[in-house]
Parts: sequence; C-alpha cells; structure tokens
Amino acid sequence: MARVTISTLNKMKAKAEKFVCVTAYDATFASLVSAAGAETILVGDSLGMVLQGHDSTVPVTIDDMAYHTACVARAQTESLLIADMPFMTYTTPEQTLHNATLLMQAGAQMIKMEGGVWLSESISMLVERGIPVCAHLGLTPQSVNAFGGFKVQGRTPKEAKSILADAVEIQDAGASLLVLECIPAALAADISSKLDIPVIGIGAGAGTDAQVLVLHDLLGLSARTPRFVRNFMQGEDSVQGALAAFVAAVKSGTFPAREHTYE
Ligand SMILES: Nc1nc(=O)c2c([nH]1)NC[C@@H]1CN(c3ccc(C(=O)N[C@@H](CCC(=O)O)C(=O)O)cc3)CN21
Ligand SMILES: CC(C)C(=O)C(=O)O
Ligand SMILES: [Mg+2]
Repeated sequence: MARVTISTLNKMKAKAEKFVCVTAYDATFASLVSAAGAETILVGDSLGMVLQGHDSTVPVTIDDMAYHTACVARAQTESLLIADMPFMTYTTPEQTLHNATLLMQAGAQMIKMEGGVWLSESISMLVERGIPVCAHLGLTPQSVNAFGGFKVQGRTPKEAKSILADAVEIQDAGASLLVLECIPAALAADISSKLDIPVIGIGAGAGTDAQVLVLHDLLGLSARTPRFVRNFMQGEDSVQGALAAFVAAVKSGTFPAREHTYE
C-alpha cells in the first residue's frame, strides 16, 4: 500500500471503492492493522474502555491521547493516522487549536471531534492553519450521559434532519472526513451520497464509503459487544488473519450485513 492521503480516500469514494479504518493504540497493532491493508488508523478515545477499563470515554485525557498517538506514530505505517480529541478538550476554538496541536505533534495526521454545527468555527480555524479534521455524528459516545446510554440516534424524522444538517455544515466548514455511528442504515446512506467528503460508518450500515471497528471488538476480545460488531477471529488462526478478513469483508461489501445494521 502506498502512503495514504486525504486525496487517496477522495479518489476511492469517487470510484465507489470501500476503504477501511481500524483503531490501534500501540506500535505493534498499528503495524499489523496497516499491513492488513487498512487505509486509515484511528487512535480512538475508546482506549478509555478497552485499555483503561472505564465504562465510557469521558475520563480520557489529552495526555492519554498524545501518549497513544505517539506510540502508534512510531510504527511509521503508510495508513493515514487519525487521533480522537477527548472529552471537553475542544470547547472553544482556542482550546481546540491548542489541544489539536498536541496530537499533531505526537504524530497524528488528522484529528477527530464529536459534534456538528457548534464545531464549525473550530473546524475552519484548524483547517485554515493546516490541521485536517474528521467530524463524528450520530451516537457520539462522549455525550453518553446526555443520551442516557449508548443509544441509536437519528430514528425520528427530526433527529435525522438534524444529523444531515450537521453533516452538511461540517463539510462546509472544511472537514475532510465524517464518522457516522449507530444511526439507521438508510439515513447513513443518504448522508454519504449527499456529501462530497468520505463517510466512515460504525453501526451505520453498508451504504457509507468506509467502515471502522474497534480493534478489540473485531478480534473477539470484548466481553459485551453491540449489534454492529462481528468477531473476525472466527475461522482464523491469527490476529493477522482476522485483520485481513475484516479488510476483505469491508472491501467486498460482505460486512456489515443486515444483522449488524440498525433500522
Ligand atoms: N469496545 C468498544 N467498541 C465500540 O464500538 C465503542 C467503544 N468501545 N467505546 C466507545 C463507543 C461506545 N460504543 C457503543 C457501545 C454500546 C452500544 C450498544 O450497546 N448499542 C445497542 C443499541 C441500543 C439501541 O437500540 O438504542 C446495541 O444493542 O447494539 C453501541 C455503541 C461504540 N464505541
Ligand atoms: C469507534 C470509533 C469511531 C471511535 O471514535 C473510537 O474508537 O473512539
Ligand atoms: Mg472515539
């Protein structure tokens, strides 16, 4: 795989070729994920749950994210490296600029933030200064306490309309990518077709331009997993085999299937 850039992903969207994202939090797994052919790697704040044992992503700090981003960056892969901005580290444009800089200096090539319209000013400020942005809409896990649990979003016409409006707004503000999490497949497909920027789905059906899963989930290591997870170790005898199976399933369109999708 040649070095992946935003332009690689835009070209793949134009050709309707699915691309792949997997989370990684250290150098060893980052190398394996990239060698399996994942175009993008996400240092997700899900590390608060799968590495640190918290029951949400809320306790994760910018220092935690910078540490794991630096670990992943040392793998020097050809995948595009995206890092999550953790809870409450991007409440104003100035605070966002400061904290995004820490993750870029740790080795990220793009930062991800949860939110829509309210992020516009911060997104344009980052993008104008050279920091590419991925936005994240739908079930935004940092808002778990506001949602009252990890619940599917966008099921009412009003919610669906608001997620679409947020998506258009963050694209206009200059975001390069969008993650849609746990929304009905039809809504995710509609948003993906209306946007020019590539859309990465998780629990958002097969109609997005790409798929992402948490590493530990696809390796069958998580005790309880949501509906959208498939254990790719099944039928494989190595981590490398499972990662290759995930990449192949996304690219061929066999994952996600109906059973992994919300209506
Ligand atoms: N290991 C792990 N995997 C993830 O996908 C993940 C994390 N951690 N941490 C951050 C968030 C939290 N996520 C979650 C967690 C639980 C559900 C869940 O249980 N969903 C219900 C849907 C309930 C409904 O219908 O509203 C399900 O049964 O699938 C979904 C997303 C996704 N992210
Ligand atoms: C599940 C993905 C999209 C994420 O934000 C994370 O791993 O933190
Ligand atoms: Mg996250």
